[in-house]
Amino acid sequence: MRAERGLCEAVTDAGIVRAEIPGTADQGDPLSAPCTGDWAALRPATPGRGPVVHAVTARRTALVRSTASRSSHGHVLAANVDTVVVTVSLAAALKHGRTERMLALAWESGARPVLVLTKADRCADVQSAEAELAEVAPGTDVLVTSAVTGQGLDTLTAVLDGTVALLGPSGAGKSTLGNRLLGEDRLATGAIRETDGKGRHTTAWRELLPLPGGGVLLDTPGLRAIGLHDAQDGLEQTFADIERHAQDCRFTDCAHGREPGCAVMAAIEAGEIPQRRLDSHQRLLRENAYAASRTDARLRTGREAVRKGIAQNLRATYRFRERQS
Ligand SMILES: Nc1nc2c(ncn2[C@@H]2O[C@H](COP(=O)(O)OP(=O)(O)OP(=O)(O)O)[C@@H](O)[C@H]2O)c(=O)[nH]1
Ligand SMILES: [Zn+2]
Repeated sequence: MRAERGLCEAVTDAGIVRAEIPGTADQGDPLSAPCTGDWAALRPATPGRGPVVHAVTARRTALVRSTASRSSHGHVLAANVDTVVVTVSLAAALKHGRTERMLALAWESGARPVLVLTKADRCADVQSAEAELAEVAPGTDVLVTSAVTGQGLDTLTAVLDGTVALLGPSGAGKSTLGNRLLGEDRLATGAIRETDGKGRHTTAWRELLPLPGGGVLLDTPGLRAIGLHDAQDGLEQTFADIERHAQDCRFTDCAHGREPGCAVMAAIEAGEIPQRRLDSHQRLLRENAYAASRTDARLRTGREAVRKGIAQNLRATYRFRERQS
């Protein structure tokens, strides 16, 4: 459920237990340290020592954030998320670049993003906003919702699958939406935070909350505003429309500027792709290249280590299970 400083909370058949994360569990690589959403094998408590994390199984998906410090690798914020709800408020000016960044992050994780437009009750022209955002998110489901009128909430519940995470700027309505999905007020919303001024860390909150229709809502601090980290594939998916045209450029390394035979510029001139979107794509590619350059070699070897570590962990897990049976 959550992990910090050598300890984690884990859901087991016997209920929630606190388990020790031994120093060896992350093999010196923060990418493989257990985090919210991981499945782990625990060694049962012995007299004088509580349960210990023995192995963490391979992750189906991982939301990774680049850390601010130069020496660090990426940091896994959440594992095994199936659906990422990317929230965009219809009550504020639309910032497409930010939305595209979140979509790239979600795609990169291996989870399926759903673009959820919130606060439809506060928007005069929902239809054109929806059309605009459909262009920003080709290949992604776009849903219009309102926590006030209840619009779109049934549809959203129906499309959510497995472990669900909420991503979006502050004030977009993530907590409000989360509470509607949970059917009770478990997440502190803007209104509440303003009155008690303490924030949600004061209550013993859980980072994995069961959803009434099945699945869980994953709500972990720090997940809400994260930067791109080595999200090459995620960007390709997010800008699939540009990438499709780019295959027809005369030069394979076309920068889509003044090159002759640039199919992307042709598509922009024909009004098929907005110039804003190409600018945003290039800005995010630069941001991603910067994040990748800071960590490059170490991250890649780290990733290899994660893969190897996971394979080793799995073999160890199987041996462990055999011994138990
Ligand atoms: N009119 C209207 N207001 C909403 C809706 N959803 C949320 N709000 C309001 O928007 C404000 C922010 O909502 P939150 O749910 O706290 O937003 P958040 O995304 O969780 O914000 P952070 O926790 O700061 O990231 C609150 O005052 C909510 O009451 C909606 O559908 N319609
Ligand atoms: Zn080109």
